[in-house]
Amino acid sequence: MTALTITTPDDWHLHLRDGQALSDTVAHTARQFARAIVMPNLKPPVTTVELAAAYRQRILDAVPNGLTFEPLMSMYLTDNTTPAVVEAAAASGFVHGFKLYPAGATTNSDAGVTDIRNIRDSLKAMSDCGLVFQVHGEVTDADVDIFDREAVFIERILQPIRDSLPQLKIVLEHITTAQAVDFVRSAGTKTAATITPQHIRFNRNELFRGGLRPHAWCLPILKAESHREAVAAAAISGDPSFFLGTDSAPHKRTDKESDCGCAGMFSAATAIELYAQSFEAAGALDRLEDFASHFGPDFYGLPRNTSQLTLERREQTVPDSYPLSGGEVVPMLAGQSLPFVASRG
Ligand SMILES: NC(=O)N[C@@H](CC(=O)O)C(=O)O
Ligand SMILES: [Zn+2]
Ligand SMILES: [Zn+2]
Repeated sequence: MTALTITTPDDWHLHLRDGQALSDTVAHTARQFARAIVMPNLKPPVTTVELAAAYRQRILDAVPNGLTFEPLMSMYLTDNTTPAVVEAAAASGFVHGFKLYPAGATTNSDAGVTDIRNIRDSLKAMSDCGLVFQVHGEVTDADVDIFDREAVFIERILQPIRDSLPQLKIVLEHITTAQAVDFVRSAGTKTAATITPQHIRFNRNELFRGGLRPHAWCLPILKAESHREAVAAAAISGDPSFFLGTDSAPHKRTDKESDCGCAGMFSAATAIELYAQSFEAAGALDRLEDFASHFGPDFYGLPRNTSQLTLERREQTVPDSYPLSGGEVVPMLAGQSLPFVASRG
């Protein structure tokens, strides 16, 4: 096989940041993806339809000439999100979901939800409106081990929500554990998960390979090999509940190579090639299109893209860094080679 052509993929979990960063980040994604769910964890967070509309326009203004890219907006749930805000979001047509950041769980989650009971009415409204509940699924209790936070969240928080609102569409974002895979598999067609390239490829040894590796630090943290195997198997399984979401999360090199480094891996520039390499290694390249281009829009109730992307079999070396807001960002697999080069056509 010298080239693989697939329906243009979408990224169902992406951080583009804001301001000056947009001129760097948007182009990387628009070269590979037709649409992306854009995460709302800005400072201040995207909590109103007005803020979402303005952010969407700033993203559109940063799309390079000659490329079409549609930002699908997500709004940030707080303790004060009301059902009226949910209804306004649904009426906007460009907001597709609300994101739960348990307060303190991850980057820019300080304004997040402190107690799930505070958003009960909003969740009901989302269920009624058909908006997707997008979940950073980790508890924040200091006494829960960091490697257990996802599994504990599913048991204590997510399963009860699933049981109480059976019509609510839920996406458990960036899954990392066998427990998450099992939960999604058994929870029916209204429950799905996004899977990142790093959680398919790396186990937690990557964090300490020959020394401490700040660029492998992301949340949820990389897990043990048995969990990586479960997540990778889910990605290639052909189960429509599992689809592509890079969680590409750019931070400047200086913010990661620090005594309190930021969590997040940047993968957007070569995202589809990273997935393609992993799928091929698993003998499942024929399943890539469903995972990357079909299952996401089907779950969100959006049409599949009609354009195409070609993966040419040609080696490329991932750059050591890319420009970001006057600094630089170190990408996933910096300096290493990938067997494909993608182009939208
Ligand atoms: N994944 C990460 O490690 N970081 C994300 C936040 C998130 O998705 O949890 C970020 O915004 O930097
Ligand atoms: Zn997250
Ligand atoms: Zn994220």
